[in-house]
Amino acid sequence: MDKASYSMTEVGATSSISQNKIIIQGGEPLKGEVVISPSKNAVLPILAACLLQHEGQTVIPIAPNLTDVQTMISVIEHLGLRVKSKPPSLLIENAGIQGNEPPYKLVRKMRASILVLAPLLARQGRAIIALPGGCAIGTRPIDLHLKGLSAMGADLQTREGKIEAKCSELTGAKIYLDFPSVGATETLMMAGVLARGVTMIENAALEPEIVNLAQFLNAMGGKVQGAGTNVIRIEGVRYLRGTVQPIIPDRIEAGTYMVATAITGGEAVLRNIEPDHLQSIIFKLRETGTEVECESSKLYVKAPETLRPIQLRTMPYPGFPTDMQPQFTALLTKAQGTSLIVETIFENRFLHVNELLRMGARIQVEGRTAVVQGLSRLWGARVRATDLRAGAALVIAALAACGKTEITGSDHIDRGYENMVAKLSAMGASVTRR
Ligand SMILES: CC(=O)N[C@H]1[C@@H](OP(=O)(O)OP(=O)(O)OC[C@H]2O[C@@H](n3ccc(=O)[nH]c3=O)[C@H](O)[C@@H]2O)O[C@H](CO)[C@@H](O)[C@@H]1O
Ligand SMILES: C=C(OP(=O)(O)O)C(=O)O
Repeated sequence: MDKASYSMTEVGATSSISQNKIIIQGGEPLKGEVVISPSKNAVLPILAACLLQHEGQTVIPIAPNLTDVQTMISVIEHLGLRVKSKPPSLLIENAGIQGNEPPYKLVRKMRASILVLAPLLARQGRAIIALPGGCAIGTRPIDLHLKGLSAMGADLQTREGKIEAKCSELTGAKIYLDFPSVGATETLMMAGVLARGVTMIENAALEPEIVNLAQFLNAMGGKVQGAGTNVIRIEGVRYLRGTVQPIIPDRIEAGTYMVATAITGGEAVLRNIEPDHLQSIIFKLRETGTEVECESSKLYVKAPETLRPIQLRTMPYPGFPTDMQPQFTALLTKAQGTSLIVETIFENRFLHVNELLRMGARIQVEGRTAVVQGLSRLWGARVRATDLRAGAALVIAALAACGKTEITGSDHIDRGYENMVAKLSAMGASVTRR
């Protein structure tokens, strides 16, 4: 991956983040190349896990410049860590944690802030953190994080919207997760790595971001086995040191550009991808007739003459990711027939549908199922991104729509897409920010 290109994108991203509206003139097929950024969902827990290291510096050679990453950096800085260089290359020094309560103004911005709870408990024996609460896509409780920590000896009280956690020492335990929660698996891995004895997480999440976190914990001196399978075994150690940790490519960003290419009748090459992580997305895209070929870290995608309708069900990894459901909903409005989408992970993740309807889509939602009638003639409209992937779906629909679309709430998009306007423009789209 070309490091220089990230320095350029950083400048672009920083200047565009303050502008809140994305304007797209639809109808241009996406052509050319796009470099996929490192994964948001991998770098966030790794930054939180820097709280665990007793000495030394951690280097993340390339991190994405996203508002969520900036928020997590602010959280760990507030807790005493020094982040000595900013994206794309991060150098994090832990010369001692200060305090145990990240400020609410940061925590409320991002659900992933909850990931500092376990490291604070492990290192400080005490943590106070505001409940991340519900957000647009569902209620998103954290009961599995808390049940696991409690089994490891933490005393947890919820008062006035805050979790107050303390322990004299975390001890290893056998924990069965009722659902393979990504966040709960990450919390318990971070708790287990410095706990006394052995922690077993059963029905653990299998996501590639879990494996990336395990690589980091092990490179720091931890003993984590089985990440990427549904049983993770962690033998507690007493001491962790800084290291160098590469971040995996963002599979959801890659999927988003694949779908954007398919809906616009385009043809593109994605660089810096990990094909293994994209299998379900590639499989479902091929079912629509889209051509997809991979060659090591490069992926070629070509839109078909006509898109075929498909059936889709979101599932934990390696199933089809919920974070790609809104983008596929947009894509399937253009298929030649009726598609069925079932969202099984979040109970309220069809908020993009109302906005797509304003653009001419024909979609009916009944509970967790959306019926998408194809061959819609999409037209430009004023629409609002209600969350990150809803925003991505609107961008995708706008690229294929007739006329101009104005998307407000683009700060949601900046949480997870590095320099999206510049990347799409370089592929021939007519996109600006205002
Ligand atoms: C920063 C990050 O990595 N975010 C990802 C992570 O979120 P996150 O880690 O929050 O997602 P989880 O896997 O924990 O959540 C999945 C489901 O489990 C439920 N649940 C979760 C925890 C808990 O204690 N109790 C409980 O009931 C949630 O409400 C949801 O219905 O995985 C999601 C599912 O792939 C992705 O959509 C998010 O992009
Ligand atoms: C839901 C997402 O992120 P988060 O868990 O940070 O809200 C996402 O990345 O689509």
